[in-house]
Amino acid sequence: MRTQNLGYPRIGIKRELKKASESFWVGKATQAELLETAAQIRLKNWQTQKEAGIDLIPSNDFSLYDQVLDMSLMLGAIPARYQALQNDELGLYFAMARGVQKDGIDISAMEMTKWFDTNYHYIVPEFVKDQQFRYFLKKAINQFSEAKSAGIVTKPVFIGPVTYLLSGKEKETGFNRIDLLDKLLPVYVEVLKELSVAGAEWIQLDEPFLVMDLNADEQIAYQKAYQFIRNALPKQKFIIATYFEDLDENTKLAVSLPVDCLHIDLVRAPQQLNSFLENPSFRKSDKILSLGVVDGRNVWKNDFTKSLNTIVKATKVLGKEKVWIAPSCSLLHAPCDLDLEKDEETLPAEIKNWLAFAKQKLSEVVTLAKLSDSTTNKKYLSQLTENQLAIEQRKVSAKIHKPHVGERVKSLHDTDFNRLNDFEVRQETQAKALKLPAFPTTTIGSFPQTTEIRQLRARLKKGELTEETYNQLIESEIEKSVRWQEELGIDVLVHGEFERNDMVEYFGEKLSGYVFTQNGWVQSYGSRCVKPPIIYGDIERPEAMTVKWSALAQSKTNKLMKGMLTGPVTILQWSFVRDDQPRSETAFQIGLAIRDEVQALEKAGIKVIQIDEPAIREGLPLRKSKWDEYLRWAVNAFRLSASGVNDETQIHTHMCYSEFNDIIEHIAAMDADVITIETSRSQMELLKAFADFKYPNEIGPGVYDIHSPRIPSTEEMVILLEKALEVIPARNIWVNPDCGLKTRGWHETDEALKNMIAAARFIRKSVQINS
Ligand SMILES: CN1c2c(nc(N)[nH]c2=O)NC[C@@H]1CNc1ccc(C(=O)N[C@@H](CCC(=O)N[C@@H](CCC(=O)N[C@@H](CCC(=O)O)C(=O)O)C(=O)O)C(=O)O)cc1
Ligand SMILES: N[C@@H](CCS)C(=O)O
Ligand SMILES: [Zn+2]
Repeated sequence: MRTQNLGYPRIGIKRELKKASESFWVGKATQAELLETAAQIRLKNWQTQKEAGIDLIPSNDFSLYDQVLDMSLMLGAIPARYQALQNDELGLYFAMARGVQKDGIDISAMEMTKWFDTNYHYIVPEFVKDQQFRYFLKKAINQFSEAKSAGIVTKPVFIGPVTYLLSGKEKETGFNRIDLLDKLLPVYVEVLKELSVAGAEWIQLDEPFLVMDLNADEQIAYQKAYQFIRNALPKQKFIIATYFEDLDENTKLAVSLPVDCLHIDLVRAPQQLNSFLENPSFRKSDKILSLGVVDGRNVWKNDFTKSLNTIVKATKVLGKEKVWIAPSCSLLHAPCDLDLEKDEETLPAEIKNWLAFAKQKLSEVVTLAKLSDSTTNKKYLSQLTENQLAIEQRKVSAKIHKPHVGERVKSLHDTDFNRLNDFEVRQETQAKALKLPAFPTTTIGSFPQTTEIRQLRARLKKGELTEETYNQLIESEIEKSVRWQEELGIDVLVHGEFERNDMVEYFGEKLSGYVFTQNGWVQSYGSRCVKPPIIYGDIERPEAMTVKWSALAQSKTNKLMKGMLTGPVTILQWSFVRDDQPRSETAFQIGLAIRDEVQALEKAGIKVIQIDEPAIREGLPLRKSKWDEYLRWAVNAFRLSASGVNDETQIHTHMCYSEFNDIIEHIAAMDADVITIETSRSQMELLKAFADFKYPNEIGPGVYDIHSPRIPSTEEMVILLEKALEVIPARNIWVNPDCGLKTRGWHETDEALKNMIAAARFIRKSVQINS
């Protein structure tokens, strides 16, 4: 039985790509050095997959920044504002990703958004009415040849044409991006032909949009696209890869497409196997079914017994020749290698034995194939026994269940989910208590996480600093940032989150029921990575998590200091979550822990508390039919965390990378007194949903993009605020950046915030508020 892999993490096992890219961007490394690091990572990845015994190894899954951006460059979909940079391929590439502001050039970056329901962000393709495509970036053929020279004939991987178009955005009115298909397909064919001629036996086209609700035009686009490709390359073998959900009513469409293999995600949607096995056209065809049985989105060891049952079921109907084994999706979303984890304190051996990262998942795929084959299975029986033991041990481990935690969730009442009074009453009470000016200014929480700060934590970990010295140094950073914010004239201060490695991992470390890794990095966007903590058991808050720092920061100023927490849905969404109970149950356990923290902050004198929920939107099921159920528990988990305080205490929430149109009533149902959102990259477009809904509570529409080093001018922020004023009552508007400033340097942060304060002052003077 054949095995395939859909994609492999490209950051390098020690985040080599991150380090090389960041050095290149600041001029500390040459282009040649960056490209050499990238080539080494690719080679190592291919070798790792070969050594694991994977039959079809992907290429073109590597990217210096983002695979969707690579597609835009490959297809020549380069927005007009970058035309002047076309002679410097790498300069152009990073300008599109990050914006550029140097030597008199000032060009904004392209928008970034979440890849389906993952914590991975891609660069959104931009389309205009008269969009032209041409074969521009030759990365796929170059990397195919590179692997071939290393002795590996790979399977080039692309985002399929329909998913590519649907992932993008129209930048002008008067057309639908799906109508660009006719112009796009010839360029796809040109690329695919080149790879075919170069010797690619199989080519993978990722079409995750096939698991989404598709309208008639989109369904027709699928038929048209794949017929066009088939006509142009009659002999080439193609795989269409789907993942993250059930194909459901699109199964018939997918089966009808003239390709040679369909990959389906049987972790997210195990039930869809039957739809294929019972589909007469599929059974009659020569198409291969690639079974995505090994979870590419989580870290739990595969349950071999369960997977083997699935494989046997499929082979009984289709025969072994027509069944392949694979991870459920690209392994981009998994950490690289569990073998790097050596610290028993943060990851005890018992729990480590329940886990598998990308490298281990490759072995799982291969072992499942060997176990499914009567000629090889005997050699692998001991691995099956070992696996069964680990799965059984996890099920019965005393580490997982704390009955009183479950009891507390069960005994919750309606009152636990509601503030004492409605927003209108609270708004008046808070206006009197907080005495804020019109258009109050604030920031989203984090300030630059400089190398110096990160090194302090690294030295603390290594024992080179005592906890006492570390705490003193963090305190002095807080002190400095408080003085600086006072000088800038910010109204609601933050402590800067200097003590946090990450807004989720930090809370994971403080809560029980979690374990952590030392090297379990996963790419979030570009060079930025996260190390999601792992929820293995019931969650509890053994002690206060943030009160010490917030109270200390408040003690250093007479201005308002905002307490800063991450909300239950975001903590859940950005952790690797236990798969032995519903996610909603885990969300409520976290909700209770955060509620306790919110109450403790209030008791310590913190009057404004922000509970970040940037991942609410990302957690939305891909199928609309499942939205209501999710939104009910997600909104309730937030309300549970936020509702235990008095009316005077102002609860903020913050969201970035979210489209709000279709969930606005649920955002309103969260009932935060203030919501700060990311809106600047879309030029306040996202605010429209709030305006149309007549969103009643206060809003801080981000006035500048924090993902780019460019410093926004006062004028451009005034323009954005004026746009906001057209649709939101002046009394409800806050002034703040799009998101936290942890990724920025101090110089640009200082300049940008000065300009932001000037913009707020200008607006205050020019607008009369009628309350
Ligand atoms: C808001 N965002 C977040 C998301 N998901 C999260 N889990 N967290 C988020 O904040 N999803 C959506 C967005 C994505 N945005 C970002 C933004 C920034 C980062 C980021 O900066 N990541 C850092 C890693 C952060 C971290 O864990 N830092 C640790 C360890 C730091 C480290 O590398 N230490 C060095 C030693 C020190 C040195 O020499 O520099 C080492 O271990 O080698 C810490 O601060 O202690 C990144 O560097 O990529 C991510 C997502
Ligand atoms: N409070 C966090 C929110 C990020 S989404 C920060 O400022 O980094
Ligand atoms: Zn944010």
